[in-house]
Amino acid sequence: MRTEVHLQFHAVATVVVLGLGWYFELTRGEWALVALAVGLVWSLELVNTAIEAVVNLVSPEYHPLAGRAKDVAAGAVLVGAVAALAVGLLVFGPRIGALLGW
Ligand SMILES: Nc1ncnc2c1ncn2[C@@H]1O[C@H](COP(=O)(O)OP(=O)(O)OP(=O)(O)O)[C@@H](O)[C@H]1O
Repeated sequence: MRTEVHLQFHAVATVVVLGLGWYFELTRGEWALVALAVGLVWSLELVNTAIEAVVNLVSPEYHPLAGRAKDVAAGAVLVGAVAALAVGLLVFGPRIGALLGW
């Protein structure tokens, strides 16, 4: 957490999402979806950070496979983040829209 900016961002985003969930009084099912989405992104980001550390350890010099490993790990985070965004839009979108009078 102290060294990884991405993890610090996830910590702030998690607090915001939990605050929104409390404010909008999510149902039990919606909380389950939000918990899964938040946990998915956290775990993928932690695995990505671990893979980056291992790659830097074993291949500090340039190597195509080192680059591929980092890119694929970053891609996994991106896929999880898009899924979490979809959950966020489906759960919070209509509520925020109603709040803003859309
Ligand atoms: N040892 C290496 N050999 C080849 N390509 C590398 C190597 N290290 C990094 N790269 C390439 O540079 C990109 C950025 O690498 P970097 O280590 O900064 O990862 P990052 O995902 O940007 O890290 P962070 O999450 O800390 O910002 C990688 O996605 C990869 O394409």
